[in-house]
Amino acid sequence: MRDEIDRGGAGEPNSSATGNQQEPTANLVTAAPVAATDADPGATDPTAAAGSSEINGPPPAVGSISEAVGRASVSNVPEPQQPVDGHTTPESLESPSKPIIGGAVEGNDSQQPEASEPIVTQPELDSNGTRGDVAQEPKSEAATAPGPAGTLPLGEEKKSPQPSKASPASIPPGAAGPLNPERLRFLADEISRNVGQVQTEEVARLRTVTAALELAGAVRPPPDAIMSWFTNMSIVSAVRVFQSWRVFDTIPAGKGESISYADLAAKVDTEEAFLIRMSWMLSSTGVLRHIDPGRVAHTPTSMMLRENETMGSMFKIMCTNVVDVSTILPAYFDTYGRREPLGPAHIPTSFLAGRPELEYFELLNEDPNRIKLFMCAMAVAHRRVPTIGMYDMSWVLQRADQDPGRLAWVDVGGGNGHTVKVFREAYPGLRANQCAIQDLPEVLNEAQTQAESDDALRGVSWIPMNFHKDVPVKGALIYYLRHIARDYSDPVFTTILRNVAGALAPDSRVLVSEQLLAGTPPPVYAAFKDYAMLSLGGKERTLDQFGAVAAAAGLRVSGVFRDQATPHAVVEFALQE
Ligand SMILES: C[S@@+](CC[C@H](N)C(=O)[O-])C[C@H]1O[C@@H](n2cnc3c(N)ncnc32)[C@H](O)[C@@H]1O
Repeated sequence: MRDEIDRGGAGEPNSSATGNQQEPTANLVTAAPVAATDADPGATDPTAAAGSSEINGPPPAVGSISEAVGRASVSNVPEPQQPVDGHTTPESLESPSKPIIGGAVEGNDSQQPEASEPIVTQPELDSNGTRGDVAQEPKSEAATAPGPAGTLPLGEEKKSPQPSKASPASIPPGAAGPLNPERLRFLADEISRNVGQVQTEEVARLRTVTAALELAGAVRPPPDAIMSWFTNMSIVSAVRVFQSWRVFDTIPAGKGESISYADLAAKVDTEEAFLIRMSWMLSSTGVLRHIDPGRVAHTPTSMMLRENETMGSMFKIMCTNVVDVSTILPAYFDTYGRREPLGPAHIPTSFLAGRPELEYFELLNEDPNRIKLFMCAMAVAHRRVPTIGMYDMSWVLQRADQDPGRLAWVDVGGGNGHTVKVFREAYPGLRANQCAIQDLPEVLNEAQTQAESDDALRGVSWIPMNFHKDVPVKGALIYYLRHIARDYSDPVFTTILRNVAGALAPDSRVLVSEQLLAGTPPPVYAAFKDYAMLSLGGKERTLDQFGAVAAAAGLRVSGVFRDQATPHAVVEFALQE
């Protein structure tokens, strides 16, 4: 379970609620902990499980790696619909099988007592300059007494479970200070402690990856480190070529199958010797498997790069948004100034496309293939990060049950409904006719077609909207925004939140599900995601930054619910009092 109400528990500096997690040496625990990275692109992607099987064999004896590194010398380390009123169905999507039941509830707050909430305090800086916690335990009477109408007070969520003994919260940050042999030994011990459980415990796997990445970065001499960046670029480059030549689709995918380079070259219309040379970049790095003499086979990684595979789609999106954008970023900043893109238009991706006047999603929607690719990639992104388990749904389910005519769950920017599906499957009490998925009309047209055969989505409402202009369903219990905030700059996200705020009943809550940054350098994958969002004019945020945007939109942070294994969290917002 990942449930956690952030009330000074694990993951926060100077916390006493670290449970039975293993603590690093005393001088290190005082540093602000760094949550583990979901550094492996397949972190929660079940299709990635095969890849992890490469890590096998018995775990090394504790201390064995640290003894080795202890002897190593450390070098310098360097247009929307009208508001949906009552049971009105937007005409464009009207269908008997897709009812809109958006129960407008303005004025019904007399029947819906205001919930008690976790108290949000001003964050304080600890001695490391790191923010302390923000949400305190609700007063015990509020936490134990049901609300006057028999509802659970907001904040009576489950207590944080004890973190796993391998909770990443106890990894202190390496980036906070210069590396030293003690740090290297600590990282090596982390690997030794966790490597035996990488195939069975997600947190152990994350901790191993986090420590191994930092360790590798630390022991690599700077010239090697610099050149290694280009190694990764060359893998990307070779994969792009092989994708365009359909090499991954031509290598047989059956168990134990392989193909000779000669046959493969003939099928993809190139010369055998050149194909062999091109493939070295991928077989040397474990993407393809070379078989002596003269044959090649898939690995779990290369299988994912085939046409129409979700990870292959994600790869293509990243090639545009990260690799191609990197080539024009200097020119972009020369044109727009050395500052954060404000968007929603005039962002690096639209600048790259020669259509700077367009927003990212306008750019996507111009090309049906691109929007399909994006939706496919979203399916990967959605599996790679935690969705359920952070926010306790009990009060939502209870109130939804008490008021079956009211929408309980509005997924704002919900795409093809994959997140609603996850919630409905995890919480069968969340009825389909109390859920709505709102998105751009073009996206919903595609999404509804895809969802027709999906039992979990049958009966949900599909409501076209433009969140930059309006949020058409009023008074639902929850407005859920997952991976929306990070697509936008502060001014743009403030407008979106203000539009959501305009739809709230007094007891409604907004849930923003995103990665939460701290004030210190995050794990590398978290930093990468923030950097990658730059190309869309978006950003990842700290809790303070979320608080500031919320305040400008007429909202306040009413709770923070962190995932224990990754930097992800659900930040809950309520109307300002
Ligand atoms: C990054 S995706 C997130 C999808 C989903 N919430 C998730 O977590 O997987 C952003 C979503 O916002 C939608 N979107 C973009 N611009 C929008 C707008 N102006 N109004 C409504 N939805 C929009 C996109 O179509 C897309 O489905």
